[in-house]
Amino acid sequence: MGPVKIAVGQMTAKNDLLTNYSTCERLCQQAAEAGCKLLCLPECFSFLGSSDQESLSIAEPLDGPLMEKYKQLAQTQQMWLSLGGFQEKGPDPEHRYNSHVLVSASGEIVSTYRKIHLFDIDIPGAPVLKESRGTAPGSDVVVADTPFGRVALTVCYDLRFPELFQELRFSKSADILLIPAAFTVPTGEAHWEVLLRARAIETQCYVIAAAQAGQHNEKRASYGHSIVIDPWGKVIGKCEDPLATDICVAEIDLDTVSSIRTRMPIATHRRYDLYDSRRSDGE
Ligand SMILES: O=C(O)CNC(=O)[C@H](CS)NC(=O)CCC(=O)C(=O)O
Repeated sequence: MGPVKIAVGQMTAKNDLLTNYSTCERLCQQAAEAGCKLLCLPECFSFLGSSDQESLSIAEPLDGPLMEKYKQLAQTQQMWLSLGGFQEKGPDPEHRYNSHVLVSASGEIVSTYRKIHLFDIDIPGAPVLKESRGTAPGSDVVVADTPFGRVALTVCYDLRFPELFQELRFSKSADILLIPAAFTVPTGEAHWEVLLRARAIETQCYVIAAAQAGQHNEKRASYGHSIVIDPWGKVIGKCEDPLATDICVAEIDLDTVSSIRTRMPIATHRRYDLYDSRRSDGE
């Protein structure tokens, strides 16, 4: 297959669907001009509300008009889109899903992952967030095959649960981990890059992490620092300005994945018998 160019996007989403769509459209044009096959957009790419009620009120089903616009964008630009966190209409009127949707270059939804770990925290210096108030958790672990490798779909706070990533690599044979986020500033400063590099190293996967950045409203700001990491843990792409609305382009190559895995075969050294009931049958 050889190397493939991908782009990671960074933006400051607001509570305005049209403005955010224009931003995503611009980032997608930039990615297309740079010759990229995939653009990864952060959690809340289409909307970041200033209240739960507001985010709930704009939730739509995946066959609704808003997702339709993004599918058309993918098709127009012939770009695979990782849409890192969409307010999908949920199981009851009080709850949405936080859904990571993968759209192919022909504008079809290939896979949907509904965030399984919800961010209910109270940390000094950060806003108190209780995601479960307005969001219902998903219950599936999701990978999808693409022309550039097998991708794993996750969202933001999932990053803190290494078991999920072990499952994605050793049971579901992922090559590329997509980890879109809207990290808070204090937790991002403390943990963002080190956790992302750890997930890349311990799974021997590429990590592509698109981030919300900067001030969204009076209550909420995000850490930014969108990043691409190779399966050796090396940072291979970062936006020049960690808070700007921009893309960063990087090359991913599945030969690098297999070469690292051959030289350090952790999949065969792993003691599935001692700490995991599941066995890998893929490798
Ligand atoms: O609420 C929304 O509108 C969309 N959802 C989010 O922004 C979510 C839940 S509040 N944010 C995170 O998971 C941040 C995790 C984080 O910062 C960490 O793990 O340190």
